[in-house]
Amino acid sequence: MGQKRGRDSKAQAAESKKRKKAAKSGPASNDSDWDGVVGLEDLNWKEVALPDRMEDAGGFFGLEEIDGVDVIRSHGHGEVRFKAKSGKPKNSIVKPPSEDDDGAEWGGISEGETDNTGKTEKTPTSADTQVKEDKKQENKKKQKEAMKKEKKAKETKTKEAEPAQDPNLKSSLSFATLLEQAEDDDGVDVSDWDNLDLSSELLTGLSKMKFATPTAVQKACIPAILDGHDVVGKASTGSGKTLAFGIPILEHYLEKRGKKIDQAGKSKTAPMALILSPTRELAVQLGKHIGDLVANSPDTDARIALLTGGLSIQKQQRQLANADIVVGTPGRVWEILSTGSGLIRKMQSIRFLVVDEADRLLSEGHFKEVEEIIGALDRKEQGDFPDMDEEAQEDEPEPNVRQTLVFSATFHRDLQTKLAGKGRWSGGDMMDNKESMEYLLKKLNFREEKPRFIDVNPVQQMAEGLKEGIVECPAMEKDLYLYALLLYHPKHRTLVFTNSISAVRRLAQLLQTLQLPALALHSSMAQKARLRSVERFSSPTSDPSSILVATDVAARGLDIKGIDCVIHYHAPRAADAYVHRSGRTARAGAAGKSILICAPEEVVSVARLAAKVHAKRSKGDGPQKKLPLESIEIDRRVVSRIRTRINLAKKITDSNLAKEKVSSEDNWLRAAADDLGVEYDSEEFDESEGKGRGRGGGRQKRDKQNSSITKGELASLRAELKNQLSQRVNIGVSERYLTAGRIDIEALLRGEGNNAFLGNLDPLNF
Ligand SMILES: Nc1ncnc2c1ncn2[C@@H]1O[C@H](COP(=O)(O)OP(=O)(O)OP(=O)(O)O)[C@@H](O)[C@H]1O
Repeated sequence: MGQKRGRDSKAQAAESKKRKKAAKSGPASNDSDWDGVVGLEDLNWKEVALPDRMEDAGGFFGLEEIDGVDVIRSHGHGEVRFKAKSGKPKNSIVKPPSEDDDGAEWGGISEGETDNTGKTEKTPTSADTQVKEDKKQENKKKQKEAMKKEKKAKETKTKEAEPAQDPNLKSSLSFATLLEQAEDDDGVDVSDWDNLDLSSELLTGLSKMKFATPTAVQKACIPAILDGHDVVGKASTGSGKTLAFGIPILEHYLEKRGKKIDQAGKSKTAPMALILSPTRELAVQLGKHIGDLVANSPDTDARIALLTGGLSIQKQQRQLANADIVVGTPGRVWEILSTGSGLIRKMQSIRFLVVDEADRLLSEGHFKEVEEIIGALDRKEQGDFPDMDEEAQEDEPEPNVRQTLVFSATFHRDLQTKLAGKGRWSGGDMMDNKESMEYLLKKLNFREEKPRFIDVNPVQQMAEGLKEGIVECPAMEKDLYLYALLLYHPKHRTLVFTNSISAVRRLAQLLQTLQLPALALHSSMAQKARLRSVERFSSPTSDPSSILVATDVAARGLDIKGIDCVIHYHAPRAADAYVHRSGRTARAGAAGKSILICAPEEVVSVARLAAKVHAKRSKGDGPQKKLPLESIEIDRRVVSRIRTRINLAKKITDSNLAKEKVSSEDNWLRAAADDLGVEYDSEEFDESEGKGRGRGGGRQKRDKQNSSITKGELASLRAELKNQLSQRVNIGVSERYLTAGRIDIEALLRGEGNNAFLGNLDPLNF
């Protein structure tokens, strides 16, 4: 996309110092009224501490406050600014200079750099090729230098940190290992990225992240995006789509950052990219993934604002004021844009609009807010833009510079057929049939008439390393089979999908009762608890047997390292859900398993679903592969031996859940009776309820029965279960087997094999 920056780090540092000085000397105004006056972002906000019981009160946590300020309104355009109260020095209310502030300083560019917006395209000449080659060499040199510098700094740090050595210690053991480790941290060879013509900064970042080779989708999409094209990218789950759009956005940031500083050293332009995601967790992850590359790339300080529901709006509004890249869910993004002042105008100048998990975002239910956002971005408005100074307004890009990038592993049937254009593609990846783009064109207002359609895996949607299996069982015994599967897979990080929130609640508790490390994730949980579940499940230090029981809120995009197994407790309702759920494992070239637990009445729909997902594969030219869903047989002895455990655990869980439910219903009725000023008698109420037996009467009765289990009964159930769990599941083991040496007791004591079982057990072979 344009020329690369010729940056001189010394000049940059001097420039940065100058700007810091200018920034410290206050706003660039001579008006004495404005002396000591600061903006919203300069204030030293403090987080409001909330009592624990309020920690999850949706939207409240993250509130911030500031003391000792007077509010100043400018007469011109109603702008609100702040000043320290009389008698207080200015520095009592402004942010203290911190490393972060340093990070907010812009790197600047050397003189003579051209502002190439990629508007003009020219045919490459041999001179161009030479220039490109030179640039590549230069980039490589810079990257090596940057890495050397960092290594040296690390070594000096290590030396400085070296404690006075104990003369009794052998020097050979001292710091050699540490230095070796530091060397390991220095990164990998990234020459495979050479053809993508990336900056030395990002190459260093990729090297440090140990991404030696671009993935197929990155190889195909990055050049097209850097060349200024709109791109519709389709590639299987876990194939690196985030950086396929993240890298070009950061390249653009690096190219433009020098233009974003005013005389006072403040950022004056608007964000350059808006990335929309269907779920909050995915938005957090996208921000983190791109943020990791920023953090690993020298001289790259792109600021990322995260706009998702459930967190403080005020804080997000302030983050947005300084952001280069905005990542968010459509609901919250629209809420902030539509209620803010001048924000829509500001966002209209974004250079990239990314619609991740596009088929989901463009489907009914989500599209309304996406449509509002796109409509607002494209709306022509007259009038002043209060958040920007005049110079910045002059800098506003011309209309239609926005590149639209649409990504997913699947596209809805309608969309897919349209995008597939019935196989009529010219040049392999260019959409030929204008009609086929109708749907997206209408909604997304692409910059180009023909966006590049890049389908990296036209035949196989599922990840290469994925193994798919199916377990058939009676509908009422799914708990039993799920537990058996988990016992067969000890030390496997497993994600269990269900179709309802109540099933998530029940299963997570059931598994916990069975002493398995299970966590829950669903959309009715408070945002903080949702993030906590994902964090706990994904933490490298968490139990390697961790289980996350979730609704489809976890189906899309979540990139959690080391998920070995995905279990569909309920069959997914649509083929795309199956692809995305299963895609949480076998990511980035790793292996993984996806297992459907299927009741007889679900078999037809599951078979249809599998046929859809694998349709192209079975039609392919290559040798016919056997049916992708392998049938898994579970040893009947295992099922019958664990039945007692499951029955006990179910009784305990049902009783706990019913107690919670009855007590919350009881509280509600008591409060309603209080409001009405009448006496509440639960028994009397139950009797009158019982008269009109309508729907749900049976369930209510069951809940009542379950909740009426006494504490003593519950304690004895728990004791019985504990006893059961303390023993291994005996599979065909008797005294005779033990003495005949059928069991390697020594091996069991060493913790080898599957500790859950005692006796000869055929492996699952899956
Ligand atoms: N070039 C690369 N080399 C090695 N690993 C990579 C590379 N690019 C990305 N990854 C890793 O691959 C994993 C999957 O990437 P990402 O989340 O972008 O996949 P995705 O295609 O968006 O998946 P999904 O469709 O499920 O959202 C991440 O852990 C990421 O760190």
